[in-house]
Amino acid sequence: MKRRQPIRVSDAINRVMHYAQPNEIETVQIEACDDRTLAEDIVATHAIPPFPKSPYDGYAFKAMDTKGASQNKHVTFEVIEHIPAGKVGTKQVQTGQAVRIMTGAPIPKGTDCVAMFEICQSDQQYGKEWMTIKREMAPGDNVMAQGSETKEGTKLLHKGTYINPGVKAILATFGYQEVPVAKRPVVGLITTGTELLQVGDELKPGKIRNSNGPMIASQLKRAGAKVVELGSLTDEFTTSYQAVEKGLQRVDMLITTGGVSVGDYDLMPAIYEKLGAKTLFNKVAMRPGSVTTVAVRGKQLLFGLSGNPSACYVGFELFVRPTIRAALYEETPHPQKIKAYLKTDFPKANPFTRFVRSTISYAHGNVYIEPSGIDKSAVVTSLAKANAFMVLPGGTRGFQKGQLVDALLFQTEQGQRDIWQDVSYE
Ligand SMILES: Nc1nc2c(c(=O)[nH]1)N[C@H]1C(S)=C(S)[C@@H](COP(=O)(O)OP(=O)(O)OC[C@H]3O[C@@H](n4cnc5c(N)ncnc54)[C@H](O)[C@@H]3O)O[C@H]1N2
Ligand code: MOO
Ligand SMILES: [Mg+2]
Repeated sequence: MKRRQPIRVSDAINRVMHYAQPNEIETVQIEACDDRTLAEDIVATHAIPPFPKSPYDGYAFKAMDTKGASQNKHVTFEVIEHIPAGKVGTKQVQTGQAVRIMTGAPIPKGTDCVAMFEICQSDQQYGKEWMTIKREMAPGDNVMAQGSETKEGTKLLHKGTYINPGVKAILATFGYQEVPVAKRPVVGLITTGTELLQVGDELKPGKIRNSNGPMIASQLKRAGAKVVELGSLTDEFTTSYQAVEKGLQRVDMLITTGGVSVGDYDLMPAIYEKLGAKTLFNKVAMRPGSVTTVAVRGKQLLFGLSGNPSACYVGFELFVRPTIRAALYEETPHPQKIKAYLKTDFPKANPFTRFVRSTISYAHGNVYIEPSGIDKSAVVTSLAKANAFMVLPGGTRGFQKGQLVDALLFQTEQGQRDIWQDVSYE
């Protein structure tokens, strides 16, 4: 048997990212654009606000008319019109006149300030409406100038921006009933293993339920992909080869779980060979996920993730997720890397870079990290509480409580351009 040559994690990621490609554009109705990413830059097509407007309910008039006004010397205005939000004043306001104006209404012609109701006195006399004020106002007081928030032509959002409620509000402001978004990459998912039962099955001797299938489907959705479930295969070459071959015709990329190591029934390497796919790597200097294998056929990436649940999970977040984020035009497709204080000792040596499934917590302005369960590749129970990977470089001999370590946050929207720049992991 030919010994596999492990490559560095950073090299493995770079090899994969070489094949990552931006996806096509599609438009969706604004109601359906949540969680998508913008396929175009968004530029202000008009000023905000589009007209000078009142931020308060009150009266608009000429500020100079209040010159000399004080507690002892009030000034009285004749109120000539009412302007609710949504209406435009019809009169040119003259000296000594005021307009009753509501929040959001356009500032009427001839006025340059607004006084809130709370500092004005309203009155009806001689069949007319009056307003009295006992303080001076300056031009521009309580006027939201046209374009004071944003000028027309300002670039507000970059292509690749994740659409959150605030982004949606901007899109609505500029009339995007239809929103240009990156098409979700279509990713096929196959689980392999003769031992696998489906979720609803009774447990039988020698068998286990398929947890990688539902887990990866969920990771795919979280990353922004469209999942095509291509079933669960027994470890039999011909049917497995055919399922992979057929699956590839329907998808942008394909994920398989299991069958990538060196066992008698680990069929993926032979399937890739028969497909004529080029293997980018089949061994990575990392734990877990060392057997993660990635191949390409034409433009299609084939991710052979490990069958071991923790290795499968880590392999997805490190190698698959960035390609999906890149397909969605994200400029920072990798998980954000931060420093955190270890909350417990981690005495295990790290012959290879270790990605420990961990929980991040915050207290007193500090970030803390601790393993979220047993640190073993075959373990499934450590994943539920994991919101980060603690990254312990290869060649180290354990870490102590209180030490600062690197952490990759894979559950946040915010990403990073590159996670390997400032440190090299062996
Ligand atoms: N002689 C060697 N043996 C192994 C090596 C090695 O280098 N030399 N590598 C070990 C490492 S590291 C890992 S990780 C595993 C990888 O195994 P495979 O990716 O080939 O996966 P399988 O053999 O199919 O299964 C491994 C394990 O995972 C369970 N499994 C598989 N699929 C699922 C699923 N959908 N849901 C839940 N659990 C699943 C399966 O039952 C096995 O227990 O190989 C080591 N061996
Ligand atoms: O690929 Mo394995 O996950 O290193 O245990
Ligand atoms: Mg195996």
